[in-house]
Amino acid sequence: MNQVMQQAECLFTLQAIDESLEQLASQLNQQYVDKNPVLLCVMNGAVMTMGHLLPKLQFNLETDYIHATRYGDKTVGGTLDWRAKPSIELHGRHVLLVDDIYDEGFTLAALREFCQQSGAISVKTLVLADKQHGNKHGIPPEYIGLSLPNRYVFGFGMDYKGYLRNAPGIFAIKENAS
Ligand SMILES: O=P(O)(O)OC[C@H]1O[C@H](OP(=O)(O)OP(=O)(O)O)[C@H](O)[C@@H]1O
Ligand code: HPA
Repeated sequence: MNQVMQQAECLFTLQAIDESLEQLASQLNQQYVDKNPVLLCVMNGAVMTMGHLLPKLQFNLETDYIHATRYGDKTVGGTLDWRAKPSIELHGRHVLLVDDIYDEGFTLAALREFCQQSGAISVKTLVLADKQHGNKHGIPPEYIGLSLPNRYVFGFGMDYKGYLRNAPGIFAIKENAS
């Protein structure tokens, strides 16, 4: 892991991420006034995005988490494995799913469907980063912070084989490592 970190390329610094979250927060601060939404943190990757976004939000909200994973400790996605459903009642609520990355889109598509089936009034999704490629599924996130190249990334909550979620920024692994 030390070698992966040393050879990685920093794509976004903590400061750049913070600036992006400020912009997302200012959109949310206009759009969620008086809506009393539930913000769902998509575990585990979104923990940093959620944690840094929350103090920038100025409207009444509740938080909970939802956990479904399709990568596990791998760098290629598989079938979605449900781990935890929210305990807050979503029926009649505005729901905002907060995730770290929109890659192929299967995870957010399934989570969006779950929230809709649970009777949410509205379901929107926010991602810190969108990976640029042509293999996307589901409705694109309504709120997107950063644009990423089509490379495996880690840091700011995102893992490489279960590690490096604590890396201070968003980093791309060296091209021929996997
Ligand atoms: O758009 P997709 O191709 O579906 O991929 C995006 C999802 O993959 C990652 O989760 P992961 O399954 O790695 O679990 P983790 O959050 O615990 O790392 C990430 O946090 C997103 O939720
Ligand atoms: O590039 C990625 N990095 C970390 N987690 C991910 N989940 C989907 N794509 C990625």
